[in-house]
Amino acid sequence: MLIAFEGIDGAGKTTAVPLLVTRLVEKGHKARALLKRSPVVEPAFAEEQLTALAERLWGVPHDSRIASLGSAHWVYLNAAYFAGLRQAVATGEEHGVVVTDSWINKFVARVVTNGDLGLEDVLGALRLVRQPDLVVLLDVEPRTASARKESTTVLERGSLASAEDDFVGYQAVVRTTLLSLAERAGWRVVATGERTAEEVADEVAALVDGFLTDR
Ligand SMILES: Nc1ncnc2c1ncn2[C@@H]1O[C@H](COP(=O)(O)OP(=O)(O)OP(=O)(O)O)[C@@H](O)[C@H]1O
Ligand SMILES: Cc1cn([C@H]2C[C@H](O)[C@@H](COP(=O)(O)O)O2)c(=O)[nH]c1=O
Repeated sequence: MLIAFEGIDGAGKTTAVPLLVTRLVEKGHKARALLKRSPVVEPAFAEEQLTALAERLWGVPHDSRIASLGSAHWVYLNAAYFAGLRQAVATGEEHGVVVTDSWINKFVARVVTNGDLGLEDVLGALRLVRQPDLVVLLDVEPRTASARKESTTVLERGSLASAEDDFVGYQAVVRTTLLSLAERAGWRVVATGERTAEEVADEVAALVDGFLTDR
């Protein structure tokens, strides 16, 4: 069982993972965290292969000429990573509920903002990447997310999409795409607003507990 958070940069996804795992365990579920960039999975071969891909995705310096490879390169590299990670999580079902800080959808919302690939083409290219059993979109105003973050990277400011280098403006576009994906795919949307991370986790734990009980 895979449960994933989505949301713009600074939505609180990484913070929410351990808070949700703790609450699920308290409610009697077997649950563990899986951080997107650290693919701790079995067997060792799968972990080695995915770790090598994670290094190519997130280990490159922030000032790298990412655009020189074109958006399609990043779509297929992300697809290779998430398809393998999804399969490895499905194979290890005995671990119970696996909670991850992000799936491929934030990347989708980002890459279509570049303007060279359309949403339908990107979704078509990702058709073979199985989605999580439940996606929870943590929805937040980009200004609130900006105030939370100590620093932002060039990618988070959308410098691939425009020369403006503007975190709030870029994340507003990414947020709109994520909300439309949520409606289309039936994700749960949790508005984080000015609530604390603990309050957000309480609401998510209640909805996940209901989801697990109904299955
Ligand atoms: N509900 C909340 N209220 C206030 N601050 C929060 C809340 N949730 C998270 N934060 C803080 O906001 C910052 C960003 O949170 P976090 O790293 O969890 O976001 P993220 O969605 O994982 O971001 P990214 O995609 O950029 O990695 C952190 O400093 C975190 O402590
Ligand atoms: C074209 C394009 C590529 N990326 C790359 C950069 C990162 O390696 C990954 C995604 O990173 P994230 O922090 O998980 O979102 O893909 C990108 O992020 N945006 C792009 O437009």
